Amino acid sequence: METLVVDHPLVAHKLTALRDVNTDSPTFRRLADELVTLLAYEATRQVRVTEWSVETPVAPARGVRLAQPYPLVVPILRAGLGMLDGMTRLLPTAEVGFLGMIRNESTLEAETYATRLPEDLSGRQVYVVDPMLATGGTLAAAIKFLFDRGADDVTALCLLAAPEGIAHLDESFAGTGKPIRLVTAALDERLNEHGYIVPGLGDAGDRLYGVV
Ligand SMILES: O=P(O)(O)OC[C@H]1O[C@H](OP(=O)(O)OP(=O)(O)O)[C@H](O)[C@@H]1O
Ligand SMILES: O=c1cc[nH]c(=O)[nH]1
Ligand SMILES: [Mg+2]
Repeated sequence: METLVVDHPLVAHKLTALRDVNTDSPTFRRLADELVTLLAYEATRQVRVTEWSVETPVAPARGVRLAQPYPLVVPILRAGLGMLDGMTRLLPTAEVGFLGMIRNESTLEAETYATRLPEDLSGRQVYVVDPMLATGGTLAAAIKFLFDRGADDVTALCLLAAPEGIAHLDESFAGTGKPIRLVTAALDERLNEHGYIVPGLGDAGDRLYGVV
């Protein structure tokens, strides 16, 4: 898997505030939204375009526009919803599919409770958004689901990643030959005994939307 940790002072500044236990939900949502826009700029470097010509007020100009089929953005509910608007702001013509997944906090296994995506993802570029890559169980299950539907190019955007999660994804998809990219704002130290990222930011879903 190709991993990019976005090294930028604005990203570091916003991420530090996001981690702060004293940051309230409204501020957390705003920071997550701003961060995903910065990550999306890097994550879409390989977005497919076709040549396109326009007339400027002065002369003809050659350029590009997004190729069809348009990219599909897939937030993993619930916490991934906090990254959706930032992503579609940059890719307004993208379609959006939804995966509802929850990690069982005893077994740390991911369970899927909702799927609402096109049946056929052949030839689609997919951008999966989820703030946290911890054990990697959730993202691995999500990417497998997308590959099973025919997606051939998946980029994951996470605010934070743990080394254990990256290793899990590398093992899960070694030899599939399909490109997988991860773009994250930081690679943290490790997981604790409860499977939480250290130093992390706590439970992203709870911090965005309250405790459920
Ligand atoms: O890498 P993993 O060990 O699988 O953990 C990461 C998952 O945990 C969080 O979701 P959670 O299960 O808390 O659901 P929520 O978004 O509804 O809070 C997070 O948003 C990821 O989806
Ligand atoms: O640190 C973590 C790990 C999984 N899910 C979260 O929300 N936070
Ligand atoms: Mg959660």
